[in-house]
Parts: sequence; structure tokens; C-alpha cells
Amino acid sequence: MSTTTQTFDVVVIGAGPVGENVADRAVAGGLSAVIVESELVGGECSYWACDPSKGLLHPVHVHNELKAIPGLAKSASAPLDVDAVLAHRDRMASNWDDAPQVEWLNSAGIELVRGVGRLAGPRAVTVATPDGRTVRLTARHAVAVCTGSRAALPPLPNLEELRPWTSREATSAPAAPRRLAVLGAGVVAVEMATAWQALGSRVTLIAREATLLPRVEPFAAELVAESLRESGVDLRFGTTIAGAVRNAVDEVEITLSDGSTLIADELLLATGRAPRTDDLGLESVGLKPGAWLPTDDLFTVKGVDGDWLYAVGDVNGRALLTHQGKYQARIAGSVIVDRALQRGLDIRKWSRHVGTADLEAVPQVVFSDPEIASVGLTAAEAARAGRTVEIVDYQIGDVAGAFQYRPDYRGQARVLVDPARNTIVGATFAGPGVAELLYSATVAITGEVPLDRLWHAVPAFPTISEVWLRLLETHRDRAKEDSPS
Ligand SMILES: Cc1cc2nc3c(=O)[nH]c(=O)nc-3n(C[C@H](O)[C@H](O)[C@H](O)COP(=O)(O)OP(=O)(O)OC[C@H]3O[C@@H](n4cnc5c(N)ncnc54)[C@H](O)[C@@H]3O)c2cc1C
Ligand SMILES: NC(=O)c1ccc[n+]([C@@H]2O[C@H](COP(=O)([O-])OP(=O)(O)OC[C@H]3O[C@@H](n4cnc5c(N)ncnc54)[C@H](O)[C@@H]3O)[C@@H](O)[C@H]2O)c1
Repeated sequence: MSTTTQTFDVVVIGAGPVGENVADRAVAGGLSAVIVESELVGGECSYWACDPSKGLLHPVHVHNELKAIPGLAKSASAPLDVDAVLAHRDRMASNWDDAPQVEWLNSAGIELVRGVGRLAGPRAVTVATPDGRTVRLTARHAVAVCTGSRAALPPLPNLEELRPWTSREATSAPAAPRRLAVLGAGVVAVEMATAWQALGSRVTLIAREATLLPRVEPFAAELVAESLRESGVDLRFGTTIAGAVRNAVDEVEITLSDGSTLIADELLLATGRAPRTDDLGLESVGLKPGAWLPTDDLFTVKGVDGDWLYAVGDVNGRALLTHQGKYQARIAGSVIVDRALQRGLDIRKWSRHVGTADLEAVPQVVFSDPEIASVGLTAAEAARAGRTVEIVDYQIGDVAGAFQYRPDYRGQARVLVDPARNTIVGATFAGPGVAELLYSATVAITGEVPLDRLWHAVPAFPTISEVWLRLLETHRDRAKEDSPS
């Protein structure tokens, strides 16, 4: 079969949201770039993660909200139109057709090579194309590995016969299974349990932990657990799957480690992510296949000389989120361009060459019911890091704007204040409609805005954002109580 050879300034492996942004920044900076993609341009996020999952969840959230709003409860008592929701999900996943994204690559001046890319020594990548050809790509300046992550599966013996769902099937299934068992208590498990229970499945969620969402503030996880229970999800905590088989009538028979059993039509393994580095030629540059690719804060891979190899997005394991990967891509793009043009790099914290927010302020919304929006530290993380923080809590339902939003509003906000600097270092909001509050908290943390100045950031009446004022008042009043009279 034929082999062709091409040279570009930058070679990007993986055309997910992150690879697309690295290539775009390189071209915008005046370099040539090629991107290699083995599946669909747009990556996991577009077809089997963010977009389809939120396509399933948004109608569910709106339906639940309507039931709680005076005057609308009766009209919302009709069940969801499941076929319409699934059709909406399909549109959100662009019907698994990447033509529009390929068009965007063309318009941005980025070359596309379809096939499996593998490193073949310093600055070299070979691509095995679907039609059996080999394309050898050489990078003058940089190779960026943006190959993302895949579902990590637990060590169950007969996975092949079991045919479990991963996040891919959970976001693309053509119909709701009658009974769905979900293993895991993380974001994928919670979001998919929320969606499929509302779309007609009877969901059982199996968590080895004692709570859901082990990385969020416990009050937020508790609100979500209560709501899932109310919606009919069977939550089994402190247990895991000891064994599972697919029987003659295509059911999954599951035995839990506490000795109980259950039967489901599908089993979703939502047990975390693994880096897509097992078949990437990492050994050709002295790295271990299958591992996350650790980088410095400029996204240069550690352990490889010459500052030519970058790992950006999920594959470096720093923050497995689309928006954070795209942030990394903008920074890595600047580093690649400025190194290529031999401009100096500014390696101070918060400069355009340093991925500081990955360490200080990663925002995330869990699209559960209610939503959880968080950024920066949780109280547990602050304690683990030995950081002294003041914890300020407020019940969001006591804010006029929340009462307007929904008379039965239940939710809680927490900010963590660094008393030495009088700035916020962590924030969590749990409640309906809190996702849009997150950016304000992110600005407060990344801008290191002193509380004295935050008093001048006036929230509009009557909005949920008034919770900011109540948090400041709570903090002030507590300081007064604590001060000697
Ligand atoms: C169910 C689910 C829901 C999620 N929801 C959200 C959300 O709401 N918000 C959010 O911010 N994040 C969400 N995430 C996380 C988000 O999907 C990832 O953080 C994001 O996709 C990472 O982007 P990436 O470009 O690094 O990797 P990916 O999106 O995984 O893209 C990597 C690309 O590289 C390609 N590739 C891999 N190996 C090779 C190779 N050797 N050669 C050529 N191409 C290759 C792959 O085919 C893929 O297209 C969710 C994840 C899941 C699983
Ligand atoms: N809205 C969003 O932003 C969003 C949505 C979905 C996913 N994501 C991203 O995707 C990432 C992956 O999510 P996830 O939920 O798959 O992973 P996770 O790491 O958040 O949770 C994994 C869960 O599986 C359990 N688990 C792991 N191995 C197990 C085993 N062998 N047996 C039993 N249980 C096991 C863990 O205890 C945990 O409860 C998240 O870190 C998040 O960044 C983001």
C-alpha cells in the first residue's frame, strides 16, 4: 500500500474540541497545522458526551420545573414525549455526522487526515488511513496529543457476553430500557440516571461510596440523592457488583457485594475514564503506553526533551471537562506559536502561557436535578490541602429571586473565604437554575476580587444572584460576632 509524506508546523492527533482549538490557535498565529482523526471530527463531547447528554437532560429539567410553577403544573402533568426528546438528542449530536465540523476545519485553514495517528519518534506521526494507506507527518515545531479519554471499565470477568453500556450507549441509545442498572456515583452515573429515569426506565444506581458525587460538597450531593429518590431511582450505597451475567432472555442478572440481587435490561458502567494512549506509539518517544500524559503548566509533556510534544485536554488528566480542555488549548496554542516564532514565554502565574486556572479555578456544572455548579475548592479539598478557609453558607430559597423563580425553591450556596487575603477560593451552588451563577464565582476567584469590592457588585432584584449579597452579609455578621466587644 502507498505511503505519502507531508510536513506541517504543527501536527495535532485527535479532533475533539481540544484538538480543534489547538490547531485553530496555531493557524491563527500564522503556522500551518494538520489534524488527525480516527472517528468523528468533534470528538466525544459532540457525539457521545456533553451535547447528547444535555440534549436528554434539558427537556427533563424544564418539565420538572414546570410542574413546580403555579399555573403550569396542570399542563406539565402530561408525560414527556420521549420520542421527541430522543429526536432532539439526535439533533444535539448532529445525527452523528461530522460534515459541519469538517467544513469548519476547512474554513479555519486546518488540514484533516482521517485515520489512526501514532507517534513514530521525535516530531513524527504516522497515520494508518481507513483505506489502508500510511501517511507520514513531520512537525517542524510541535506535536499535540489531544486523543481524549474513553470509559474505564471495572474488572468484571465476562464483559464481552455482558455487553454493558458505557457513556457512549447511555448518550446514544435509541430507546429507554425498561430497567437500567447504573454502576458508579460520579457525574456520568448521576446525569444518566436522572435522564433515563425521567424517560421511562426504572433505574437502580449502585455506588461503592456512601454518597453520590464524592467530589462535590456533601450538602449538594444530598440534595441530588433526595431528588433522585423522589423521582423513583433506587439508590444502593456502599455496595458494588460482585458478579453479573446476561441470561437466555437477554436480561442482566446482577449480584451485589452485599449479597442482594437485581435484574436489569441494561447495565451502564459509569466507572470513570481512561486516557486514549494505549495505541499511540508512546514507546517511540520513551513514554509508557496506556498512561495519562503528565505535563507542565505550559502543556509540554514531562519526560520528553526538546519542548516539541504537548498533551492537551482529557489525555493529560488535569481536568476532564470540555471548557477546561479548550482553555488549555488556547494556552498551549500560544505557547506553540511563540516558541515557533522564538518569542519569549511569560511563565508567571495567570500569564497567557500558563494554565493557572486548572490549579485554582475549574468550573463545573453537574446537570443533575437540582443542578450543582462549583468552582475552586470544596471544604474537604481545602482541609486536605491544609488551607485555612472560612465557610459561609446560605439557603438560596430565602432569596426573593429564588422564590419568584420557583415558590418551592430548595438549594444551598457555599463560598470559602481565604481570611488572609479576604478573597473567595471556592464556591458551590446547588439548586434549580444555578448554572448561570457559576461564571460570577469564577470571575471572583480568578480575579481575586476582595470581598470589600464584591459589596459593590450589585445583584439585580429579584434574581437568584442576590444570594451573593446574602453570603457577604452572613460573612460580615459572623465577623462581627467573632470580634471582641
Ligand atoms: C457522558 C459524558 C458527558 C459529559 N458532559 C460534559 C459536559 O456537560 N461539560 C463538559 O465540560 N464536559 C463534559 N464531559 C467531558 C468531555 O466530554 C471531555 O472533557 C471532552 O470531550 C474532552 O475533549 P478532548 O478533545 O480532550 O477529547 P475527546 O472529546 O475525547 O476527543 C478526542 C478525539 O481524539 C480522537 N483520537 C483518539 N485517539 C486517536 C488516534 N490515535 N488517532 C486519531 N484520532 C484519535 C478521538 O476519536 C476523538 O475524536 C462529559 C463526558 C462524558 C463521558
Ligand atoms: N456535566 C459535566 O461537566 C460532566 C458530565 C459527565 C462527565 N463529566 C466528566 O467526565 C468525567 C468522568 O465521569 P465519571 O462519572 O465516569 O467518573 P467519576 O470519576 O466522576 O466517577 C466514577 C465513579 O465510578 C466508581 N467506580 C470506579 N471504579 C469502580 C469499580 N471498579 N467498581 C465500582 N465503582 C467504581 C467511583 O467510585 C465513582 O463513583 C468526570 O470527571 C467529569 O469531569 C463531566
